[in-house]
Amino acid sequence: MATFLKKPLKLALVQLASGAHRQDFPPGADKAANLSHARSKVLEAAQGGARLIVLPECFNSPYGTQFFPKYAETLHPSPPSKEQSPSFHALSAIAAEANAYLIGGSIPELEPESKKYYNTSLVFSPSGSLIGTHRKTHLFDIDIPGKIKFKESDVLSPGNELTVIDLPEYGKIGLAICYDIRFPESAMIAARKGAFLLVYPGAFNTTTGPLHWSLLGRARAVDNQTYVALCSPSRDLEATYHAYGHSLIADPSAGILTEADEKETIIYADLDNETIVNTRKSIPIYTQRRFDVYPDVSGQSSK
Ligand SMILES: NC(=O)CCC(=O)C(=O)O
Repeated sequence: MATFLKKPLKLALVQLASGAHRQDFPPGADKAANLSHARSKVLEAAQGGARLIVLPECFNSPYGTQFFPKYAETLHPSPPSKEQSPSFHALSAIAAEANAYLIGGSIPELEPESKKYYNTSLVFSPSGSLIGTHRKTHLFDIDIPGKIKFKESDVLSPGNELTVIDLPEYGKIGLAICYDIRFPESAMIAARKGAFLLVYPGAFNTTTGPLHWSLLGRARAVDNQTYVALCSPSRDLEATYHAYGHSLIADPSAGILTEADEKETIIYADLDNETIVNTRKSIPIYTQRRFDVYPDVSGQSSK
């Protein structure tokens, strides 16, 4: 039997409430409060048996272009000092304390030389070592008249790399952030590289969430016959941006194993290799692809 996932894995998504919008918290204390709250929820997930734990996009700050510069941290050269990146050090310590792999949602990053800002996810091993990073590749620039206008590119720059991370005891995961999920190419490339799971820390909103969140999660699962995890902040109607919530885990047939509502919670699922292999045996699209017919999906080659 082909092995994508070396042994069963309990996955947890922490649908975190961040208190960062509260005017009575100065920003520095606010971030510390969010990091400390994240710690308690990650430890709770580890107590629940999870060996891979995911936090949401912008988990330690409010989500909004006006907030990114204020909350941005410097990650290079790596490892950064505690002053440069309190979140890096907190996440590393939390992963070690939880003795679990930790996908630290995302944080705003400032690259000091270029003075560019990124939306960046940091991944730590159970010993607290950094084992991967992803800079959001597709920026959330949308304008739905009368509903929502958002332009991440006013402040952020896009990352230029796709991310597949090896969790040595388990196998490979594809990692991307929120709006990245709308671009199926990166998911497919991760799956072709052998990922058993595609993870998206994300923060859809109350307009696009009901339209596309679950549909996109299930679509990436059915396209690639991998597990898919979408991890959102909980909804806070006092914040300037109303996150959709509804964190979910889909199986390789696009069935939803578990889905949150909009409140703070932790959801869990047990992942195993057999389910991936059986799904790919039953409907063998994973091996039926015709890359000889479509070697270049950009449409730019003559083929
Ligand atoms: N934070 C984001 O990238 C939001 C993406 C989103 O809401 C969407 O509809 O796409």
